Amino acid sequence: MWKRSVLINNKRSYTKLLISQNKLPPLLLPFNVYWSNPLIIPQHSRSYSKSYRRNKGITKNQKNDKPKKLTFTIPDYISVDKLSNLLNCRVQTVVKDLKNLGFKNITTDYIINKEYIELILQEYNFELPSSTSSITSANIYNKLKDPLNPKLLESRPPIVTIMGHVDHGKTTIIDYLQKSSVVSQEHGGITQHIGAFQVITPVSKKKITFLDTPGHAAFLKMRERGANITDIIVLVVSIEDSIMPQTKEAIKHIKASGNQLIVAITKIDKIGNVKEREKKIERITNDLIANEIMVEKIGGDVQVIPVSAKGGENMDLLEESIILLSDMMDIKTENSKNTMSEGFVIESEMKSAMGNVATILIRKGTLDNQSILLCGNTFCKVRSIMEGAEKKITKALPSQAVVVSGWKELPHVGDEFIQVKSEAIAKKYISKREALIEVEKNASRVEKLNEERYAESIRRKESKSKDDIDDIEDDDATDNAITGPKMVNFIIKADVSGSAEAIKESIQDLGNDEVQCCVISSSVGIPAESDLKMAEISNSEILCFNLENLPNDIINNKHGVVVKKFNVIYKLIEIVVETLENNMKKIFEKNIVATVDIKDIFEFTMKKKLVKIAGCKVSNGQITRNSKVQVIRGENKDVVYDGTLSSIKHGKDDISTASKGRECGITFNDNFEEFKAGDKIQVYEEVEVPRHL
Ligand SMILES: Nc1nc2c(ncn2[C@@H]2O[C@H](COP(=O)(O)OP(=O)(O)OP(=O)(O)O)[C@@H](O)[C@H]2O)c(=O)[nH]1
Repeated sequence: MWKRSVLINNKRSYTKLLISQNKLPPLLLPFNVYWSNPLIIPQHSRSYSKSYRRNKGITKNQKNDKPKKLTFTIPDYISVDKLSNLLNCRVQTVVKDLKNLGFKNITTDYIINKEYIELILQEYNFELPSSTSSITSANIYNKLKDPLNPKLLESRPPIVTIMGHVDHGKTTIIDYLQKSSVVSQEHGGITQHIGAFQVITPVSKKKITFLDTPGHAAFLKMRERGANITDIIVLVVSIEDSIMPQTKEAIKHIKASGNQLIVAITKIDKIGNVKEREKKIERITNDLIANEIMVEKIGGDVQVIPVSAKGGENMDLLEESIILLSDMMDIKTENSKNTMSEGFVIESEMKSAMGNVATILIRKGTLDNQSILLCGNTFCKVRSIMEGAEKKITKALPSQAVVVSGWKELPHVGDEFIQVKSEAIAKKYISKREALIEVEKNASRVEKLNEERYAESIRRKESKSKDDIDDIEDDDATDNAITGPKMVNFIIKADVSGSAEAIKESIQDLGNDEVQCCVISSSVGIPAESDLKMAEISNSEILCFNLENLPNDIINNKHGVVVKKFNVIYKLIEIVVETLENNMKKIFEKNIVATVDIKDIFEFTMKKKLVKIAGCKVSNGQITRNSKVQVIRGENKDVVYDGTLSSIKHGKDDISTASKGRECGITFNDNFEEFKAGDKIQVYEEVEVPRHL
């Protein structure tokens, strides 16, 4: 939508300056960038808009410096057409202004999202309410989080993820750590697999939380979402293989995450010869340097520790290195009596005895039974907290991974949870988030719709030029896009997907050069609020097929959307065809209802002005004062006037009608006086001609 090239072509010095300085405002990024990274939209757009306007010298409403009050609620989406109504402006003016702002591919039915509506309203000098559009489904819960209180910070154990190439020995390291842990020795066995486990180091007796292999998956998922679950990464490299493709992949993630790193060179017991072993370690270290890992050898801070997870050689050193590094990192979190806990979901599953359970990793605060946790579109009233699969505990501390039951629905792996004060707050925020998700879903549908409409307009433009129609004068596709067949939009809702698909297939190609059927979406189920909103912004009718008991508030919805019900597919097609035909340009035929002969011309002076009157005789039918007429001349039946009558007179009197055989004097509107004796007046009615596809 926003194209750098367009702005450059328009020779806007400000934008060019930004481009040259690589400071193009986020506002001028492609639309999809905002949705993939919604956090960057709002803070920037308004201030950029202001500076953009300043630099651009937009003059709109300059005389009136005081911003205008908004008299309407800013919708989530609006078409350019409807926006122009709200702005009380000609649609073409709005289209032009949007183009000047850098929008491309604008049509009158182009749909603009709330963020851009706000921007445009600013351009039109409207006072905007305090923005809510910076809130997205991804960040809506942030405002429930309390900021960290530095006075309440205390150390927490480091959270460590182990990464590396397949078969390089990750699991063996984890197994060793679990077996050697003071905790597992105390409880006589390995802590059962829950995606994360905590060890107490044999030497310093400090805690480390390790994310197990699924933790690796969770790590990547969370990285995708910009969250950082881990403090330290241990990169495992086999002494036999050195750096392999997955090691490189892991290095890429490590660099992107900014996490601290320790490299463990494993399987050293496999190289018995000490010299050869040292040579191999040297080679791996050089390979790490070649991959831009700042190892201690070259003055960096990444420790490289050769270990044998099988024999246990140097494993204590690895653990103590992690402790040393975490001490240096001074890993702290808030954990007071009143701290609300926060963290991430590592795993979730449905267990027959316990219902929905999730393994969560606590990053902040202490988790208690009965706490309310909000996570994604679900929440949990903590029923039980388990350390591993068997040990019930009543509290879980920061950096601890525990299994929690009591979830209404399964939370998603990688989602962040936060503790809230009550179920009511959780429910309230979930419904707010769900509404935002709907808006965001619509955003991608809107984007698709805009793209489709533009593509369609281009296609039509091309076919027009093929037909050598050269009346397209504007070189900008934007303006051409306003012409072309009228798109008549439908949203299909059916009982089953087979029907929805069949209906779509049957109607989507209906149309001709003038009107075209456009299926915005087809899906199963009773129309939801989002369907109604989508129908409203896209001017669609909703076609319901085989949907019984449609609620009244859907049929008579507040959006004014037409919702039609069908049980027979051919009836539905018939109605779609009828709707398309009703949207075709109206054509009228002239039906002659009377003929009048002009016999003579009379001239009178009225109010010092010479007036010509046609002296006529009605040869058939009846002429009335409101009649539409054509004045016909000669053998060729040339139409010398097409319009309406100004007066019919009989003698000096005005009369309203004159029937067959009657003589009368006639004057015409539009100051038409070029009639001659011998001309014929044809009185006609306009009859609408039925249009068909
Ligand atoms: N001799 C020796 N063998 C090891 C050592 N570490 C791992 N192995 C062996 O190497 C093989 C692969 O080890 P895993 O721990 O399964 O490797 P992994 O990286 O977890 O493998 P994936 O989970 O498939 O990615 C197994 O046969 C291990 O017994 C070690 O320190 N010494």
